[in-house]
Amino acid sequence: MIIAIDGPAASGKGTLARRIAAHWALPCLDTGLLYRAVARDVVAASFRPADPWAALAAARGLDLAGLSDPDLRTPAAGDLASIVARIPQVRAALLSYQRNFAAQPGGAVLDGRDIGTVVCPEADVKIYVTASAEVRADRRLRECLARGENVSFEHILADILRRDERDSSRDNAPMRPAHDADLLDTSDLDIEAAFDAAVGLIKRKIGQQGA
Ligand SMILES: Nc1ncnc2c1ncn2[C@@H]1O[C@H](COP(=O)(O)OP(=O)(O)OP(=O)(O)O)[C@@H](O)[C@H]1O
Ligand SMILES: Nc1ccn([C@@H]2O[C@H](COP(=O)(O)O)[C@@H](O)[C@H]2O)c(=O)n1
Repeated sequence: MIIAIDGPAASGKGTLARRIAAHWALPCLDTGLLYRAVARDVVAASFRPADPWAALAAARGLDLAGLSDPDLRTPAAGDLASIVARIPQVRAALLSYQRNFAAQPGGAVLDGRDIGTVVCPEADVKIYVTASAEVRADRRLRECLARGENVSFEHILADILRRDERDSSRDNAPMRPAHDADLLDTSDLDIEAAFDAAVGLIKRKIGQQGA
């Protein structure tokens, strides 16, 4: 079973993807980490993140062992990631890894922006997770403060809105729900309630396929 989870920044995709993967004992890939790591490597090599040649070289040479770097989780790393993610050659270079991950026997859960539309258009289940920008900023703020980062709500909200705009306006694989995705607005749902709602959607979808 392949489960595609997409949605805007800090909507809770990753949290849901990990919970769903654990529930169905499936491997899970946070595809945003790939773009974050490419951006980190471009900047570390002293190039601009928008430099297509440097970004393509970084994508081709990506060390997948380096994805657990906690620095990749910061808002600054997400902002840089959304710049390299606009480069079509970078997206193409990361595609086969994501598709191979999804093609594992038994399936997988992947979360990102274009999983249901481009990476796994044949996914068995597609969920597009949303929440209002203010709710997302509040969640991200709490997460950053817990990590000891010195950030403001206004700064995080601006970062989220900028990233949403970049991700949804790019020509190549823009962020948007697949035509056959189920929408899940978690603005008024805590993590547990969002998980329960997602499990309900998945069971309904699997039931429909089996019928
Ligand atoms: N339904 C929810 N209610 C409250 N907090 C939530 C909920 N879902 C996720 N969170 C919290 O919100 C923050 C963002 O969640 P998460 O990292 O899963 O989002 P994301 O969409 O994967 O983010 P990004 O796109 O930036 O990687 C985390 O601190 C997470 O614990
Ligand atoms: N499938 C994807 C996943 C991510 N991106 C880009 O990476 C940025 C960081 O992603 P997070 O999920 O970790 O927030 C994101 O803003 C996108 O620009 C992508 O394009 N496609």
